[in-house]
Amino acid sequence: MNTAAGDPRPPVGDSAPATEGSAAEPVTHLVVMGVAGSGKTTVAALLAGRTGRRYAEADDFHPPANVEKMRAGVPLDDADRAPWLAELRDWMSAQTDAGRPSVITCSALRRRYRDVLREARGRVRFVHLDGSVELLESRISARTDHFMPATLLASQLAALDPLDADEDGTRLDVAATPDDLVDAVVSWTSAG
Ligand SMILES: Nc1ncnc2c1ncn2[C@@H]1O[C@H](COP(=O)(O)OP(=O)(O)OP(=O)(O)O)[C@@H](O)[C@H]1O
Ligand SMILES: O=C(O)[C@H](O)[C@@H](O)[C@H](O)[C@H](O)CO
Repeated sequence: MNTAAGDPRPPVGDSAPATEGSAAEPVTHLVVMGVAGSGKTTVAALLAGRTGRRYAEADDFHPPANVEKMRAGVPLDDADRAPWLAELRDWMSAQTDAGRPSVITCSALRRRYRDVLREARGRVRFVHLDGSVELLESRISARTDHFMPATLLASQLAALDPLDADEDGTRLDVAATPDDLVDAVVSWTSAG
């Protein structure tokens, strides 16, 4: 990936200790997924702080054209998302190679997008932050510091494929507090 100066994306490899990676315990990557405004950044950042996992924000991996498209109120399509998903997958693979578990935010709306992320080396697990349309609308509308307009929520919900039973993931209701959501993720991961 490109790590040119000014690139906000975290570099591969830092001083955090490698804690996973044996054959018995593969390096795990938690993908905090869901539609815009579901709380991915809030929960993932808190989780990274609590667990020491490397953290990446998928919005930082979007090419500028994608961000401009969303800012203009136009939903991304599969072609827009393909290189972005591949970069996220490759970032997780590189973390695995460095022995570093991670947590990333990524809308990962469609099953086929998650299939790309699952191609990463290591174990990729999904935490779907879900909630009522009313709650999501109120949270996304209250936000003033983000490029994503509230009008795109409907397209995000239309694109969303909930986790299938065969996927390694869990669904959490975002009516809970961020702390309680992080507790729930930690319990879920501890249970294997
Ligand atoms: N569990 C929660 N309880 C109350 N407010 C929350 C909770 N989670 C997030 N929020 C608030 O909701 C708004 C949306 O959260 P956040 O930006 O983390 O969502 P997101 O899924 O990362 O959005 P996007 O995909 O658009 O970047 C923020 O203002 C955040 O402070
Ligand atoms: O797949 C997508 O359409 C995008 O990832 C969006 O979900 C936004 O980047 C994100 O939600 C930030 O608002």
